[in-house]
Amino acid sequence: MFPEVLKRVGEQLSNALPFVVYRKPNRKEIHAILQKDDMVHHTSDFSEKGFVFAPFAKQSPVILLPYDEQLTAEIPSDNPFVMGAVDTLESVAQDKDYHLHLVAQGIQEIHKGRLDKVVLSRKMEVDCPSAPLEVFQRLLATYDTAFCYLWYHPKVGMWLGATPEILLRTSNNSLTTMSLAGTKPFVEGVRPAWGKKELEEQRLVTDYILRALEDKVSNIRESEVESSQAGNLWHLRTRITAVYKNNLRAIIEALHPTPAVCGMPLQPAQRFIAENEQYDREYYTGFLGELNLRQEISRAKSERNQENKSYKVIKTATELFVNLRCMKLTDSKATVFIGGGITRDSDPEKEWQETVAKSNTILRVINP
Ligand SMILES: C=C(O[C@H]1C=CC=C(C(=O)O)[C@@H]1O)C(=O)O
Repeated sequence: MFPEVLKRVGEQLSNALPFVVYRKPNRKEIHAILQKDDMVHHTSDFSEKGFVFAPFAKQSPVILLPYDEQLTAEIPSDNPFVMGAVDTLESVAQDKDYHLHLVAQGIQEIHKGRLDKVVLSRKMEVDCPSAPLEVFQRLLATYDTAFCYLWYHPKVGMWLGATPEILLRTSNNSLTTMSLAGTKPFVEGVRPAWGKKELEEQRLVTDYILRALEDKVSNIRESEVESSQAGNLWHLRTRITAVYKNNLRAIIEALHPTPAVCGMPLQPAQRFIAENEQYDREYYTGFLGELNLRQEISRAKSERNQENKSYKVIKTATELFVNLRCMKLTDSKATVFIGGGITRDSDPEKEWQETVAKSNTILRVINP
Protein backbone atom coordinates (compact mmCIF):
# COMPACT_ATOMS: atom_id res chain seq x y z
CA MET A 1 0.00 0.00 0.00
CA PHE A 2 1.07 3.57 -0.79
CA PRO A 3 1.17 4.85 2.86
CA GLU A 4 3.11 1.74 3.87
CA VAL A 5 5.75 2.30 1.17
CA LEU A 6 6.11 5.97 2.18
CA LYS A 7 6.38 4.91 5.83
CA ARG A 8 9.18 2.46 4.99
CA VAL A 9 10.98 5.14 2.97
CA GLY A 10 10.59 7.57 5.91
CA GLU A 11 12.10 4.99 8.28
CA GLN A 12 14.98 4.42 5.87
CA LEU A 13 15.65 8.17 5.96
CA SER A 14 15.52 8.35 9.77
CA ASN A 15 17.98 5.45 9.90
CA ALA A 16 20.28 7.26 7.44
CA LEU A 17 20.12 4.40 4.91
CA PRO A 18 20.12 4.88 1.11
CA PHE A 19 16.91 4.69 -0.91
CA VAL A 20 15.18 5.88 -4.02
CA VAL A 21 11.45 6.25 -4.50
CA TYR A 22 10.13 7.02 -7.99
CA ARG A 23 7.25 7.00 -10.43
CA LYS A 24 7.71 6.49 -14.17
CA PRO A 25 6.05 8.81 -16.71
CA ASN A 26 2.28 8.29 -17.08
CA ARG A 27 2.23 5.43 -14.56
CA LYS A 28 0.08 5.01 -11.50
CA GLU A 29 2.49 3.20 -9.19
CA ILE A 30 5.51 4.18 -7.13
CA HIS A 31 8.56 1.98 -6.67
CA ALA A 32 11.02 2.13 -3.80
CA ILE A 33 14.45 0.56 -3.55
CA LEU A 34 15.86 0.34 -0.04
CA GLN A 35 19.54 -0.44 0.53
CA LYS A 36 20.29 -2.51 3.61
CA ASP A 37 23.59 -0.82 4.56
CA ASP A 38 25.16 2.59 3.92
CA MET A 39 28.01 1.51 1.65
CA VAL A 40 28.62 3.48 -1.53
CA HIS A 41 28.41 1.02 -4.46
CA HIS A 42 29.53 1.92 -7.97
CA THR A 43 28.96 0.46 -11.41
CA SER A 44 32.06 -0.26 -13.42
CA ASP A 45 30.59 -1.20 -16.80
CA PHE A 46 26.78 -1.09 -16.48
CA SER A 47 26.53 -4.88 -16.34
CA GLU A 48 25.42 -4.74 -12.68
CA LYS A 49 21.85 -4.66 -11.48
CA GLY A 50 20.50 -1.74 -9.45
CA PHE A 51 19.37 1.85 -9.58
CA VAL A 52 22.07 4.08 -11.07
CA PHE A 53 22.72 7.71 -10.19
CA ALA A 54 25.31 9.27 -12.47
CA PRO A 55 26.88 12.73 -12.32
CA PHE A 56 27.30 15.06 -15.32
CA ALA A 57 31.10 14.67 -15.29
CA LYS A 58 31.95 11.51 -17.21
CA GLN A 59 35.08 10.78 -15.21
CA SER A 60 33.24 10.76 -11.85
CA PRO A 61 31.93 7.47 -10.45
CA VAL A 62 28.36 6.30 -11.06
CA ILE A 63 26.52 5.30 -7.88
CA LEU A 64 24.45 2.14 -7.74
CA LEU A 65 21.78 1.24 -5.21
CA PRO A 66 21.51 -2.55 -5.33
CA TYR A 67 18.01 -4.06 -5.45
CA ASP A 68 18.27 -5.15 -1.78
CA GLU A 69 14.58 -4.59 -1.16
CA GLN A 70 12.03 -3.46 -3.74
CA LEU A 71 8.56 -2.18 -2.93
CA THR A 72 5.74 -1.13 -5.25
CA ALA A 73 2.37 0.46 -4.53
CA GLU A 74 -0.45 2.03 -6.47
CA ILE A 75 -0.77 5.80 -6.04
CA PRO A 76 -4.22 6.65 -4.64
CA SER A 77 -6.27 8.77 -7.02
CA ASP A 78 -7.13 11.15 -4.19
CA ASN A 79 -3.53 12.13 -3.50
CA PRO A 80 -4.18 15.19 -1.33
CA PHE A 81 -0.97 16.93 -2.28
CA VAL A 82 -1.58 19.65 -4.81
CA MET A 83 0.93 22.04 -6.22
CA GLY A 84 1.68 25.26 -4.43
CA ALA A 85 1.45 28.72 -5.85
CA VAL A 86 3.81 29.54 -8.69
CA ASP A 87 6.08 32.06 -7.14
CA THR A 88 8.06 33.81 -9.81
CA LEU A 89 11.00 34.28 -7.58
CA GLU A 90 13.12 37.28 -8.24
CA SER A 91 16.64 35.94 -8.42
CA VAL A 92 19.46 37.99 -7.09
CA ALA A 93 20.54 40.63 -9.62
CA GLN A 94 24.09 39.35 -9.39
CA ASP A 95 22.97 35.88 -10.57
CA LYS A 96 21.23 37.43 -13.53
CA ASP A 97 24.25 39.56 -14.50
CA TYR A 98 26.50 36.54 -14.36
CA HIS A 99 24.14 34.38 -16.42
CA LEU A 100 23.70 37.10 -19.09
CA HIS A 101 27.49 37.42 -19.30
CA LEU A 102 27.94 33.64 -19.51
CA VAL A 103 25.39 33.31 -22.31
CA ALA A 104 26.97 36.24 -24.21
CA GLN A 105 30.35 34.47 -23.96
CA GLY A 106 28.78 31.26 -25.26
CA ILE A 107 27.26 33.08 -28.25
CA GLN A 108 30.63 34.70 -28.98
CA GLU A 109 32.32 31.29 -28.95
CA ILE A 110 29.75 30.04 -31.48
CA HIS A 111 30.31 33.07 -33.73
CA LYS A 112 34.06 32.42 -33.61
CA GLY A 113 33.29 28.95 -35.00
CA ARG A 114 34.59 27.04 -31.95
CA LEU A 115 31.19 25.66 -30.94
CA ASP A 116 27.85 24.92 -32.66
CA LYS A 117 25.84 24.70 -29.45
CA VAL A 118 26.48 24.83 -25.72
CA VAL A 119 24.10 24.28 -22.79
CA LEU A 120 24.75 26.80 -20.02
CA SER A 121 23.28 26.55 -16.58
CA ARG A 122 23.13 28.05 -13.11
CA LYS A 123 21.99 27.08 -9.66
CA MET A 124 19.94 28.94 -7.09
CA GLU A 125 19.37 28.30 -3.41
CA VAL A 126 15.96 28.75 -1.81
CA ASP A 127 14.34 27.88 1.52
CA CYS A 128 12.53 24.57 1.56
CA PRO A 129 10.23 24.40 4.58
CA SER A 130 8.49 21.13 3.55
CA ALA A 131 9.66 17.61 4.37
CA PRO A 132 11.28 15.78 1.38
CA LEU A 133 8.52 13.15 1.17
CA GLU A 134 5.89 15.88 1.06
CA VAL A 135 7.71 17.63 -1.79
CA PHE A 136 7.91 14.27 -3.58
CA GLN A 137 4.15 13.75 -3.24
CA ARG A 138 3.51 17.21 -4.62
CA LEU A 139 5.71 16.33 -7.60
CA LEU A 140 3.63 13.19 -8.19
CA ALA A 141 0.41 15.18 -8.09
CA THR A 142 1.74 17.86 -10.44
CA TYR A 143 3.78 16.11 -13.16
CA ASP A 144 2.03 13.05 -14.61
CA THR A 145 4.21 12.80 -17.69
CA ALA A 146 7.58 13.19 -15.92
CA PHE A 147 9.85 10.70 -14.19
CA CYS A 148 9.49 11.86 -10.56
CA TYR A 149 11.97 10.75 -7.93
CA LEU A 150 13.46 11.29 -4.47
CA TRP A 151 16.95 9.80 -4.08
CA TYR A 152 19.06 9.65 -0.93
CA HIS A 153 22.41 8.37 0.16
CA PRO A 154 23.78 9.55 3.53
CA LYS A 155 27.30 9.81 2.08
CA VAL A 156 26.26 11.62 -1.09
CA GLY A 157 23.16 13.70 -0.43
CA MET A 158 19.50 14.00 -1.30
CA TRP A 159 18.15 14.82 -4.76
CA LEU A 160 14.64 15.22 -6.08
CA GLY A 161 13.26 15.95 -9.54
CA ALA A 162 10.65 15.59 -12.25
CA THR A 163 12.42 15.08 -15.55
CA PRO A 164 10.82 15.00 -19.00
CA GLU A 165 13.83 13.43 -20.76
CA ILE A 166 14.64 9.75 -21.36
CA LEU A 167 18.31 8.97 -21.84
CA LEU A 168 17.50 5.44 -23.00
CA ARG A 169 15.16 2.54 -22.55
CA THR A 170 16.09 -1.04 -23.42
CA SER A 171 14.03 -4.16 -23.30
CA ASN A 172 15.81 -7.31 -24.45
CA ASN A 173 17.38 -6.07 -27.70
CA SER A 174 15.26 -3.05 -28.48
CA LEU A 175 16.49 0.45 -27.68
CA THR A 176 14.58 3.72 -27.44
CA THR A 177 16.02 7.16 -26.89
CA MET A 178 14.92 10.71 -27.57
CA SER A 179 16.17 14.07 -28.72
CA LEU A 180 14.60 16.78 -26.58
CA ALA A 181 15.40 20.46 -26.98
CA GLY A 182 13.80 23.83 -27.62
CA THR A 183 11.57 25.43 -24.99
CA LYS A 184 8.40 27.55 -25.06
CA PRO A 185 6.00 28.43 -22.25
CA PHE A 186 2.89 26.25 -22.07
CA VAL A 187 -0.32 28.22 -22.59
CA GLU A 188 -3.59 26.29 -22.10
CA GLY A 189 -5.30 25.59 -25.43
CA VAL A 190 -2.54 27.13 -27.58
CA ARG A 191 -0.19 25.01 -29.70
CA PRO A 192 3.40 26.28 -29.61
CA ALA A 193 4.67 28.13 -32.72
CA TRP A 194 8.27 26.97 -33.07
CA GLY A 195 10.83 29.29 -34.63
CA LYS A 196 13.96 28.57 -36.67
CA LYS A 197 16.15 28.81 -33.54
CA GLU A 198 14.36 26.02 -31.63
CA LEU A 199 13.94 23.79 -34.70
CA GLU A 200 17.64 24.04 -35.53
CA GLU A 201 18.67 23.54 -31.91
CA GLN A 202 16.63 20.35 -31.67
CA ARG A 203 17.78 19.06 -35.09
CA LEU A 204 21.40 19.37 -33.93
CA VAL A 205 20.60 17.09 -30.99
CA THR A 206 18.79 14.52 -33.21
CA ASP A 207 21.66 14.41 -35.73
CA TYR A 208 24.19 14.03 -32.95
CA ILE A 209 22.32 11.07 -31.42
CA LEU A 210 21.90 9.38 -34.81
CA ARG A 211 25.64 9.75 -35.52
CA ALA A 212 26.62 8.63 -32.01
CA LEU A 213 24.61 5.42 -32.35
CA GLU A 214 25.29 4.72 -36.04
CA ASP A 215 28.00 2.07 -35.57
CA LYS A 216 26.57 0.59 -32.35
CA VAL A 217 23.03 -0.38 -33.32
CA SER A 218 21.03 -1.55 -36.32
CA ASN A 219 17.58 -0.65 -37.75
CA ILE A 220 17.78 2.89 -36.42
CA ARG A 221 14.59 4.93 -36.96
CA GLU A 222 13.46 8.43 -36.01
CA SER A 223 9.92 9.71 -35.51
CA GLU A 224 8.48 13.00 -36.76
CA VAL A 225 9.37 15.96 -34.55
CA GLU A 226 6.55 16.51 -32.03
CA SER A 227 5.69 19.07 -29.36
CA SER A 228 5.88 17.56 -25.91
CA GLN A 229 4.47 19.18 -22.77
CA ALA A 230 6.61 19.19 -19.63
CA GLY A 231 4.74 20.96 -16.83
CA ASN A 232 4.56 24.67 -17.62
CA LEU A 233 6.74 24.24 -20.73
CA TRP A 234 6.74 22.81 -24.24
CA HIS A 235 9.73 21.07 -25.79
CA LEU A 236 10.45 19.65 -29.24
CA ARG A 237 10.97 15.90 -29.25
CA THR A 238 12.01 13.17 -31.67
CA ARG A 239 11.78 9.53 -30.64
CA ILE A 240 14.62 7.30 -31.85
CA THR A 241 14.40 3.50 -31.86
CA ALA A 242 16.94 0.82 -32.81
CA VAL A 243 18.01 -2.75 -32.26
CA TYR A 244 21.10 -3.28 -30.13
CA LYS A 245 23.20 -6.18 -28.95
CA ASN A 246 24.47 -6.42 -25.37
CA ASN A 247 26.61 -3.28 -25.63
CA LEU A 248 24.82 -1.12 -23.10
CA ARG A 249 28.01 0.48 -21.81
CA ALA A 250 29.07 1.63 -25.30
CA ILE A 251 25.61 3.06 -25.89
CA ILE A 252 25.49 4.95 -22.59
CA GLU A 253 28.96 6.31 -23.25
CA ALA A 254 27.95 7.42 -26.74
CA LEU A 255 24.80 9.15 -25.53
CA HIS A 256 25.89 10.85 -22.32
CA PRO A 257 26.12 13.82 -22.29
CA THR A 258 23.99 14.64 -25.33
CA PRO A 259 23.93 18.18 -26.76
CA ALA A 260 20.58 18.61 -24.94
CA VAL A 261 22.64 19.06 -21.77
CA CYS A 262 26.23 19.73 -22.93
CA GLY A 263 26.91 20.84 -26.50
CA MET A 264 28.59 20.30 -29.84
CA PRO A 265 31.33 19.51 -30.60
CA LEU A 266 31.38 17.59 -27.33
CA GLN A 267 34.87 18.22 -25.99
CA PRO A 268 35.12 21.98 -26.61
CA ALA A 269 31.60 22.33 -25.14
CA GLN A 270 32.60 20.34 -22.05
CA ARG A 271 35.71 22.48 -21.68
CA PHE A 272 33.75 25.71 -22.11
CA ILE A 273 31.28 24.62 -19.40
CA ALA A 274 34.03 23.58 -16.99
CA GLU A 275 35.91 26.85 -17.47
CA ASN A 276 32.98 29.25 -17.45
CA GLU A 277 29.99 28.01 -15.46
CA GLN A 278 31.95 28.45 -12.22
CA TYR A 279 30.09 25.83 -10.22
CA ASP A 280 29.92 22.02 -10.09
CA ARG A 281 26.76 20.60 -11.72
CA GLU A 282 27.17 17.42 -9.62
CA TYR A 283 24.22 15.15 -10.57
CA TYR A 284 22.24 17.78 -12.53
CA THR A 285 22.37 16.78 -16.24
CA GLY A 286 23.68 13.36 -15.20
CA PHE A 287 21.29 10.40 -15.45
CA LEU A 288 19.42 8.00 -13.23
CA GLY A 289 17.19 4.94 -13.34
CA GLU A 290 16.80 1.19 -13.32
CA LEU A 291 19.72 -0.83 -14.62
CA ASN A 292 19.26 -4.41 -15.81
CA LEU A 293 16.03 -4.98 -13.96
CA ARG A 294 14.66 -8.50 -14.40
CA GLN A 295 10.97 -8.40 -15.18
CA GLU A 296 8.53 -11.28 -15.29
CA ILE A 297 5.75 -10.56 -17.72
CA SER A 298 2.64 -12.72 -17.83
CA ARG A 299 1.38 -13.46 -21.34
CA ALA A 300 -2.14 -14.67 -22.02
CA LYS A 301 -2.68 -18.06 -23.67
CA SER A 302 -2.43 -17.97 -27.43
CA GLU A 303 -2.99 -20.29 -30.34
CA ARG A 304 0.73 -20.84 -30.70
CA ASN A 305 0.92 -21.84 -27.06
CA GLN A 306 0.30 -25.59 -27.44
CA GLU A 307 -0.68 -26.22 -23.84
CA ASN A 308 -3.14 -23.34 -23.98
CA LYS A 309 -1.95 -21.91 -20.68
CA SER A 310 -0.80 -18.47 -19.69
CA TYR A 311 3.00 -18.27 -19.50
CA LYS A 312 5.71 -15.99 -18.17
CA VAL A 313 8.40 -14.20 -20.14
CA ILE A 314 11.55 -12.99 -18.39
CA LYS A 315 12.93 -9.72 -19.71
CA THR A 316 15.87 -7.60 -18.66
CA ALA A 317 15.13 -3.93 -18.94
CA THR A 318 17.05 -0.69 -18.38
CA GLU A 319 15.33 2.66 -18.15
CA LEU A 320 17.46 5.76 -17.66
CA PHE A 321 16.40 9.42 -17.46
CA VAL A 322 18.41 12.63 -17.80
CA ASN A 323 18.50 14.46 -14.48
CA LEU A 324 16.73 17.74 -15.36
CA ARG A 325 14.25 19.93 -13.42
CA CYS A 326 15.91 18.74 -10.23
CA MET A 327 17.19 20.01 -6.92
CA LYS A 328 19.52 19.03 -4.13
CA LEU A 329 18.05 19.13 -0.63
CA THR A 330 20.21 19.98 2.37
CA ASP A 331 18.61 20.68 5.77
CA SER A 332 15.86 23.13 4.99
CA LYS A 333 17.43 24.51 1.81
CA ALA A 334 16.94 23.48 -1.79
CA THR A 335 19.46 24.11 -4.55
CA VAL A 336 17.68 24.20 -7.91
CA PHE A 337 19.62 23.63 -11.15
CA ILE A 338 18.51 25.03 -14.50
CA GLY A 339 20.00 25.61 -17.93
CA GLY A 340 19.29 26.11 -21.59
CA GLY A 341 20.76 25.42 -25.01
CA ILE A 342 22.65 28.33 -26.57
CA THR A 343 22.95 28.56 -30.35
CA ARG A 344 24.08 31.36 -32.69
CA ASP A 345 20.62 33.00 -32.64
CA SER A 346 20.24 33.00 -28.85
CA ASP A 347 19.36 36.19 -27.00
CA PRO A 348 20.84 36.38 -23.44
CA GLU A 349 17.75 38.04 -21.90
CA LYS A 350 15.43 35.37 -23.38
CA GLU A 351 17.77 32.62 -22.21
CA TRP A 352 17.62 34.07 -18.70
CA GLN A 353 13.82 34.10 -18.84
CA GLU A 354 13.88 30.48 -19.99
CA THR A 355 15.85 29.44 -16.92
CA VAL A 356 13.35 31.35 -14.72
CA ALA A 357 10.45 29.46 -16.36
CA LYS A 358 12.27 26.13 -15.93
CA SER A 359 13.03 26.88 -12.28
CA ASN A 360 9.31 27.50 -11.63
CA THR A 361 8.60 23.89 -12.64
CA ILE A 362 10.42 22.71 -9.59
CA LEU A 363 9.94 25.71 -7.26
CA ARG A 364 6.16 25.38 -7.33
CA VAL A 365 6.36 22.08 -5.40
CA ILE A 366 8.55 23.37 -2.59
CA ASN A 367 5.93 25.44 -0.80
CA PRO A 368 2.52 24.16 0.20
C1 LIG B 1 19.18 21.87 -19.67
C2 LIG B 1 17.87 21.85 -19.47
O1 LIG B 1 16.94 21.50 -20.44
C3 LIG B 1 17.34 20.88 -21.65
C4 LIG B 1 16.25 19.98 -22.08
C5 LIG B 1 15.18 20.43 -22.83
C6 LIG B 1 15.23 21.70 -23.43
C7 LIG B 1 16.35 22.46 -23.34
C8 LIG B 1 16.42 23.78 -23.98
O2 LIG B 1 15.44 24.20 -24.64
O3 LIG B 1 17.41 24.49 -23.84
C9 LIG B 1 17.61 21.95 -22.69
O4 LIG B 1 18.42 21.43 -23.71
C10 LIG B 1 17.28 22.17 -18.15
O5 LIG B 1 16.06 22.05 -18.00
O6 LIG B 1 18.03 22.54 -17.21
